[in-house]
Amino acid sequence: MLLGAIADDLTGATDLSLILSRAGMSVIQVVGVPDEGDDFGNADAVVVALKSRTIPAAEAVEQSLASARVLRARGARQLYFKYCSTFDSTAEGNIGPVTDALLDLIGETRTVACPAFPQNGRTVYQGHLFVGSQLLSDSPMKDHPLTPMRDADLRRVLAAQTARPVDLVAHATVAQGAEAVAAALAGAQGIAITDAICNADLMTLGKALAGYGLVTGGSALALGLPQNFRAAGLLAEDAGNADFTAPKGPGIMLAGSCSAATRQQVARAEANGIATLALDPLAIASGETRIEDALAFIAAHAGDPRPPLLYSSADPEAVAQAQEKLGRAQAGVVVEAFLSGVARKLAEAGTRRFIVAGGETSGAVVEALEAMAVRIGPEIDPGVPWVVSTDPVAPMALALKSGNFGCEDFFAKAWDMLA
Ligand SMILES: Nc1ncnc2c1ncn2[C@@H]1O[C@H](COP(=O)(O)OP(=O)(O)OP(=O)(O)O)[C@@H](O)[C@H]1O
Ligand SMILES: O=C(O)[C@@H](O)C(=O)CO
Repeated sequence: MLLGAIADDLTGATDLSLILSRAGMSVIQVVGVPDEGDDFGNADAVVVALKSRTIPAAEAVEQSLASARVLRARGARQLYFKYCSTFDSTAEGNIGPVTDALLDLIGETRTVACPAFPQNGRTVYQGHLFVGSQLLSDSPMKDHPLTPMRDADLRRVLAAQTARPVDLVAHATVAQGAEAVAAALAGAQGIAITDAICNADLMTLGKALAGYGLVTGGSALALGLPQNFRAAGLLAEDAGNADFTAPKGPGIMLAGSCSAATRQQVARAEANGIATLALDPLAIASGETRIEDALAFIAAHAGDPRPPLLYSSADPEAVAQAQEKLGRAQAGVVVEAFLSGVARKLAEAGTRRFIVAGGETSGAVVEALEAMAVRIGPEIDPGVPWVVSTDPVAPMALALKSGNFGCEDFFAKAWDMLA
């Protein structure tokens, strides 16, 4: 193993796995803290998918450290802590504490933090995170159900989460190339936010980070890392990934993401003739809408050319209403339990193809499906691959979409790729 990665949610993990796989590393993704004896199948990179973005910081630290210990014991030369390209954190924040703990574990004092993912519109300039042309704090991320992001100044956001100094390597330095970045990093203190506005910047940063025991960021910071292993003679030109064959069987689409992108994609799915069922957290909580009702709806659409889409995706006002009545965390739990309950029942009855929107939602669904390890398949849209679970008896094809990712036609496009 060359690279050992820990992702704080499941869609983030598949996003990172896709980037590594496209850069020619063989990748296996495991769900939850791995055991030392787990079979990683000689993968160049192992990506551990946790569900640690919004849990208490102490638990996020414990799970990340336990994962890192296994990855290091199995030979990982570099650790990667993957969080969201929109730097999603609760008010308490887990990015700082996990980064601190991983640095302590490996006995290093410096690393970088770079959530930039230019291909999906996330750029960092002067330490400020942009989503498209908007500052993070002006973007729809300000209304996220679990991690509303109201400050775009990453130095300030991170400084509130770590006792280490937070520094900046600004774009003027990044533009000068890897040597200039390496020199700036050597002089920087603690955790350095690194500017990046295009993939070339990320390649520069990747090169400068060759000797670092820990790298932290979104997925795109990984673009430049495989080349370091190649330059050191540790990685073949294209280690390649096994061919992807989607298991046969019925499918389902489930959306718990309330992002602006997902809501548009749901509307487009409806317009594309996909049968949709809207779910209201309050109706679920009161028992008015039951899992059996959803299963009956799905059964009634068994003959449709594309499978139905169940969604709880709602606009910020509706989310606020549900949260007011149920509590922020509980509203999420209610929806996640419902969608994962539906998924479990469907899998028991033979459904083998799942398209899921939302990181927390995907985490809950995949846990219910007990898909403990996946291999990376073809890209649907930037950051979103099809993956197939490694279960030899009942493998499942999964498309796990980060809330903000995917083209407007995502649901139809993902399904049609399997046709
Ligand atoms: N109508 C709703 N009201 C309140 N909460 C909701 C509603 N629908 C979904 N949720 C909850 O909102 C959260 C959405 O988070 P999730 O990570 O699934 O999506 P996302 O944040 O858009 O995706 P990503 O993390 O990949 O960017 C989940 O916990 C989900 O259960
Ligand atoms: O980095 C991103 O935006 C995604 O991989 C993600 O983590 C969404 O939850």
